[in-house]
Amino acid sequence: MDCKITLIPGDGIGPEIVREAVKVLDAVGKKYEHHFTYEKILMGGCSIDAYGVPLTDEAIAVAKASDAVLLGAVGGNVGNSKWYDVAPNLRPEAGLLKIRKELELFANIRPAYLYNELKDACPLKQEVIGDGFDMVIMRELTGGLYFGERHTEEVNGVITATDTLTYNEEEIRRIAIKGFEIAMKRRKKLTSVDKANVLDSSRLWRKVVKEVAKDYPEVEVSDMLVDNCAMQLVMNPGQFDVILTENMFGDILSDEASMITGSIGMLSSASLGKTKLGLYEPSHGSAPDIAGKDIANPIATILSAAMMLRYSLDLDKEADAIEAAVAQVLKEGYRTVDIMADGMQQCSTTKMGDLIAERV
Ligand SMILES: NC(=O)C1=CN([C@@H]2O[C@H](COP(=O)(O)OP(=O)(O)OC[C@H]3O[C@@H](n4cnc5c(N)ncnc54)[C@H](O)[C@@H]3O)[C@@H](O)[C@H]2O)C=CC1
Ligand SMILES: CC(C)CC(=O)C(=O)O
Ligand SMILES: [Mg+2]
Repeated sequence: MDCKITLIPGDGIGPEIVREAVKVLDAVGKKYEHHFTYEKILMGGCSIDAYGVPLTDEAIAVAKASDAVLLGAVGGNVGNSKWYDVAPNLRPEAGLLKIRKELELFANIRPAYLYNELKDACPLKQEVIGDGFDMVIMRELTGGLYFGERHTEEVNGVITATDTLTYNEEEIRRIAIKGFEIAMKRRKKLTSVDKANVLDSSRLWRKVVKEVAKDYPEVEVSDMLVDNCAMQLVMNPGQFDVILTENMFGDILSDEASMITGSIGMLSSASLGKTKLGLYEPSHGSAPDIAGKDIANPIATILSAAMMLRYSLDLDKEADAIEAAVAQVLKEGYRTVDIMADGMQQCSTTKMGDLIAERV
């Protein structure tokens, strides 16, 4: 099969982790006789440096013309980088928000799974983890605070900054349907997370989720307030199967859930819309603090590439091969520094990619 993949290495550790994912994809291509062709585009700080904007129209056109998009991460040191002293739509992350919106990728699937071999890397006690941790966060991705109107103004010497959080019922309905569909393929349990004790948008969220739930009577549904959910995730993570939530809550809760899997370097993601064209990226950012050191964990990006094979390219057994290779390498005791434990063999970003590609 011929597949056209757009690569967005981005900033910071992005180029290092995408390079390793491509290594693994090439191993899959060789084994199963697929021809993956790659076209790189710039997005984020690197695009600002080259073109003055975080994402050009030409780059979006390349992504739209491909079968799938694989992203590393964008952004720099937010407190200390020339990229941030400009209008919001010219900052690196604006490129990411723009491509999500342009491709209408409203559903962000973030599977949080603790490998048996990584129980040592999980900061929670064994009795809290119990039989393990295996859940999915279904995060709305093109609405809410990150896409609302925003401005900063100064009146009588006082600066006021405003962000707005808006959802309409159609936006909620389509992500709720995705959440229930995925719950049906799993343990049929869905927790809808909101802040309905305060926010109007959350009250609408609850109402629409209740309506959608009627079409999925087999799914056990409950509502939970987001602050409680943040606490429940570390107190009793095993209670969750699918968390369905809005954009910012999902962003924050997924970083929290990542630590239960051992490291944010383990959490993959798929961003999907109405068509097959999806965007696949690790849940973490560009990690400027470790960029260029060859120590970043590439597994989240490699597992995102597996999701790309499964969801955009319908290559299920090839995706299984990547996931099995990751499990095998962890079983053999290889670890990047973020998941390192006593008695294990520490390896670099490059070495981890080599090992996973070899096992494929
Ligand atoms: N999807 C994207 O492109 C995202 C971009 N960002 C951007 O990334 C930049 C850095 O943001 P931070 O808040 O520092 O979040 P971050 O996720 O980049 O890093 C947080 C911490 O996790 C570590 N970390 C992240 N990925 C890792 C990996 N693969 N292996 C080992 N350790 C890893 C980092 O070293 C850091 O200590 C910012 O400019 C932010 O806006 C943040 C999140 C997502
Ligand atoms: C630009 C941000 C919303 C990126 C991020 O933190 C994420 O998608 O997880
Ligand atoms: Mg995030």
